[in-house]
Amino acid sequence: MPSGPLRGRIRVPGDKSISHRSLMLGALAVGETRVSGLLEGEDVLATAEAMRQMGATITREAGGTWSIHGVGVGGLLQPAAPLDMGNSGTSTRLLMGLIASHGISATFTGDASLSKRPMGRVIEPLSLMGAGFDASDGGTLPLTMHGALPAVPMTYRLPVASAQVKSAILLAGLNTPGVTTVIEPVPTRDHSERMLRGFGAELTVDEVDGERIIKVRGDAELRPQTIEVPGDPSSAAFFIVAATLVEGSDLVIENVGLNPTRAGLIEVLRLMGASIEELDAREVGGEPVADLRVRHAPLSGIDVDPAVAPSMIDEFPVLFVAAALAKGTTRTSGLEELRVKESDRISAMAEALALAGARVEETEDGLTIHGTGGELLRGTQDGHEVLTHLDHRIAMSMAIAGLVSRDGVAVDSTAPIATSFPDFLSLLHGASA
Ligand SMILES: O=C(O)C1=C[C@@H](OP(=O)(O)O)[C@@H](O)[C@H](O)C1
Ligand SMILES: C=C(OP(=O)(O)O)C(=O)O
Repeated sequence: MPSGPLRGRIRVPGDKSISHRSLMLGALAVGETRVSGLLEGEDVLATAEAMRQMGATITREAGGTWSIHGVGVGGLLQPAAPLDMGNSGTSTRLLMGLIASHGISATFTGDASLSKRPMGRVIEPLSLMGAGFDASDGGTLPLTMHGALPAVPMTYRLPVASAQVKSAILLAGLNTPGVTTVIEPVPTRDHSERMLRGFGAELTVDEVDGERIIKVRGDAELRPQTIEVPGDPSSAAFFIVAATLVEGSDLVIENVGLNPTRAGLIEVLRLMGASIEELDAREVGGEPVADLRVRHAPLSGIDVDPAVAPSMIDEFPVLFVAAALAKGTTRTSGLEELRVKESDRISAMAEALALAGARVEETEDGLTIHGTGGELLRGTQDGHEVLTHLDHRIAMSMAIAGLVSRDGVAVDSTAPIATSFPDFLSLLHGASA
């Protein structure tokens, strides 16, 4: 069913990447770290539980603030049971980094989606630092790893643009003697670097010939912090696109994190004609933040520069929905990484949008979408449901497509949404009521 306009003011939950990292670094600091605005989604709760299994004391207070008493760098304890990472790639890969330089072993398990995702990208560098892995040849979960004490510092050039791989190595470097160096040819989200510095780690970032060279000194001592987690731009993305597409919308999304390594979607939507205003720009928890005022605007298709991909890597599914309503053709490329997320997001979105009546062509590394020029999509037909493949972003993106379709969009399950945005559906209904 076509939706009414989105109006009023909303607040999206805390940033998932920053939430994971605040729990991990809090668990490594000596003393009490306090975190407000933590995302209480399943992925982040999996990180909290794993850090408890390794010795940290983590509690949620009545007002919603989280308190973490850490064990100190080098102080992680051997978990007595496997670490269940659920659906969360970030939890898995960053925790592998932490364990790599502790003298403990751990088994990682996950759901059917996570158990298909490539872990070789962290196994390889962490093995160079001395960690051992009992894993299948394909390098997927379940797997058991054995940390090295002491681990060996190294210089590693990232072969894939991945903040998770970068962060895993930097976290391993915290308890490694000497200096661990990561060379990042293409910049990815830099929350780890910002937060490691905030906790007092010795970390430097230099730009040389367009590459980022990040060095962290080991045997670090982290000081506990008070952290305010800004709103997640990847969650705000669904509302930015919804308000842009639905006629008559005028929505303010408060407190959205606008770290430049995350803000690519806003840039791309503006190039397509979107009206997105940044109000009250400020800093929260060491990250740039603003309230976003989004008004309906007609969009035009564009060729999306692949260089922008890392700064909006999780936003492509919902950008594809925006493109399906734009005037003309939108072409995306350079998106191979989308094939190894919670689902293969290129083929999942090609299928989902086609099922809802959009004109989409799948290429090896992207989608080409011929938009309706503002006409509503048909929606899914009786007896047909979008397959979300245990992927929260497919479910939420197609819910937005449903708002701009004649017949609505049916999805097979909304359960995956709880991994990153438990209140998504009620917030959406509230804003478009
Ligand atoms: O470091 C992080 O917190 C994340 C990095 C990205 O993954 P990759 O590093 O695999 O690109 C992103 O897709 C994920 O949602 C969160
Ligand atoms: C890719 C994502 O998360 P993760 O890798 O942590 O599962 C995501 O949230 O879109």
